[in-house]
Amino acid sequence: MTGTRTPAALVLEDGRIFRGTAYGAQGSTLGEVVFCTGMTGYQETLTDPSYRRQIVVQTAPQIGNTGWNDEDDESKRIWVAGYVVRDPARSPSSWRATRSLDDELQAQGIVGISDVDTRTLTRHIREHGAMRAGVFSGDGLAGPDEMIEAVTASPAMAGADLAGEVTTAKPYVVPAAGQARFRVAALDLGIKSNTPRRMAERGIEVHVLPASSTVDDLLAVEADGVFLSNGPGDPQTQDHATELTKSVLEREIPLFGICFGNQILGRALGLGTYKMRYGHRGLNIPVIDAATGRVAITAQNHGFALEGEPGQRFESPFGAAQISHHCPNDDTVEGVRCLDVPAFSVQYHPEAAAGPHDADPLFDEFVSLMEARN
Ligand SMILES: NC(=O)CC[C@H](N)C(=O)O
Repeated sequence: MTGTRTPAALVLEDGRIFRGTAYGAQGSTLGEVVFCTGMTGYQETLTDPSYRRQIVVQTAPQIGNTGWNDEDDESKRIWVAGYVVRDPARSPSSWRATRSLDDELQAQGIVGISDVDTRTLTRHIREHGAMRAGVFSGDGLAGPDEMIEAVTASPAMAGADLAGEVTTAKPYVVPAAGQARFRVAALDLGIKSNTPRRMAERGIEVHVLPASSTVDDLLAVEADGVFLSNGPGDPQTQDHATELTKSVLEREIPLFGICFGNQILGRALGLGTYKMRYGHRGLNIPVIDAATGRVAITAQNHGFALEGEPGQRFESPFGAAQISHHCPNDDTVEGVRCLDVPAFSVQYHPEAAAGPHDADPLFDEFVSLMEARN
């Protein structure tokens, strides 16, 4: 990067403005500003469909050091609405890199900003909460009042129904590695590609279905188990997925959900959801398993959570259930388990792309539920 520096601004809905340099594409973009504390895995973060309509701030000061490669995408495109970094790599280096992060952001039209004091910004979000924001550069840059007006006119994340914008248009199958032992119907609300891969390597043939699939579509797969994926937006908008989940629970088909899937299983069991102040987004978030007391370090990306107390048992329309996992940092619900039907879910990401592999055995637990039923 040489020569002229193009000014850019990150504008928050509360009127705070951070000035910096245009990074990636130039123009303007709107979304909810959230911070991600992962020190690695920016390519997986950018291509995670759960970040739809969010402007992601990376707290790691240097971003882009390993460029962009052809292997680490978690979906077919970058989904973040905007990107905020402090110090972008000027000379990326990796044997796998085929281009720079800056080039890829430009190619995909993602408006970003660099040279922002991301520590101050993150503290601001931590205190005042994730909020609506905009990134403006080039022709998009305007006077403060005009930019703030654009931000405050944009839709909030609470009430946002976004799964339909990221789901697959058509069903597809990810074949099992080797002999197929089980068939799973995976409801795609914004699935990451490593998730079917983790199942496939355990002998599961994964039938990925669009978010709008009906109960009949789901049952037509004749699956041994049902999987509910992660996804963007407010879980309160997911009435359809919640009803589908109820029909799976009624039939006692083994069910496993992650992240958005955890919120949907929770709703099907009668739990409420709420918007967290700033959420959990990172790769080292601790979770306690109520049954064993063991801590797992997990990858997470959520801004909503289920209501409930650590370890709490409750009655649901499908029998007894329990808050199976929680986060010791703030007691947020991190998992639910049905005690009378074969269903469980977690708020974090066992597929760990990127992230630690502590939660990987949850896929084996899903296999055990399917084995027990066969
Ligand atoms: N990664 C996810 O599935 C996120 C779920 C939901 N959109 C939330 O922000 O809480």
